[in-house]
Amino acid sequence: MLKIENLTHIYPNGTRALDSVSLEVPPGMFGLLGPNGAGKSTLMRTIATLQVPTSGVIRFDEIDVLATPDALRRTLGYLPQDFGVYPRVSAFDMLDHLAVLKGYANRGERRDVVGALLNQVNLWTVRNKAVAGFSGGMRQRFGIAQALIGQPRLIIVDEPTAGLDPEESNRFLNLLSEVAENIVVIFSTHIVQDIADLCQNAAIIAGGRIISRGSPQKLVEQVRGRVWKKIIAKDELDAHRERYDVIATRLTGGRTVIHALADANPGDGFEAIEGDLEDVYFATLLSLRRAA
Ligand SMILES: Nc1ncnc2c1ncn2[C@@H]1O[C@H](COP(=O)(O)OP(=O)(O)OP(=O)(O)O)[C@@H](O)[C@H]1O
Repeated sequence: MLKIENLTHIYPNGTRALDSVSLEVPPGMFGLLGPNGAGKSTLMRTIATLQVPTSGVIRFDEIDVLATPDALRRTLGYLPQDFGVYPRVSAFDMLDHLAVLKGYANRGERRDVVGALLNQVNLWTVRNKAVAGFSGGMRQRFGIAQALIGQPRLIIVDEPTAGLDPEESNRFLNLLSEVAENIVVIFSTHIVQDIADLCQNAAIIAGGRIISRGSPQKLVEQVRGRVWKKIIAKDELDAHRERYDVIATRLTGGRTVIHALADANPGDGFEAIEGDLEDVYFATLLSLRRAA
């Protein structure tokens, strides 16, 4: 279990990227959902001991993360938002090298570990190809392989599906959920569906604060009985935005479907629908904008 208490981070220019964040993350897939600039990367880099927060406490099982960052690093797998340089080295050699850095000194043992990882992420057949030539999806799967070296109990993955097509994205997330069986996996995204499909737990973060948390099912309860749907013509959209709290607009088959948030049926052709996680997310962002 990862436990974060009152974590605050203020950058030297005065930006309060994290504002008293408290969070408990049990084993399984945990999704961190938030718009650009919400503080997701700052939170993940801080948990991964890559930056020191202004104040707060982070514990992972028995480890006091801020007091003993090396202890956490020994059990951490991290895939940053931008993995950076992809050398013209084969996937096998690159993983082998990273395994040396993680303390696998025995060559035979390393060969077994690297081979097993390449199989697990489905890159065994391309093991002798340069990582530099991999597609986006292959790079991300390679990224997971490197994060899994040394059997970490905590894996942090920052916006892993950005730039992947839907099929690659699915494949990647399924792989991630397989490895999340008994360990804590935190991943950030602004794609709501990724969280609805795969996460046991999630938190919505905005402006450096945790706005809501819970299982996707529990989060959806927040909008139960308050989401209303209407099909309108495209040129009616602005007028509806003015009159109602429109939280979603979707174009399906040339028609515009809008979702509005209201405590009671607004009439005017709206009908009740079951809200989903996307409705919760946009309703949350709307109420924040209103409060600002
Ligand atoms: N090194 C830095 N110095 C100053 N401000 C920073 C720095 N890094 C991030 N910020 C600011 O802190 C806030 C949170 O940024 P962060 O990158 O953590 O958000 P994010 O949710 O990961 O966003 P994105 O989805 O765009 O990656 C933003 O206002 C950002 O501009």
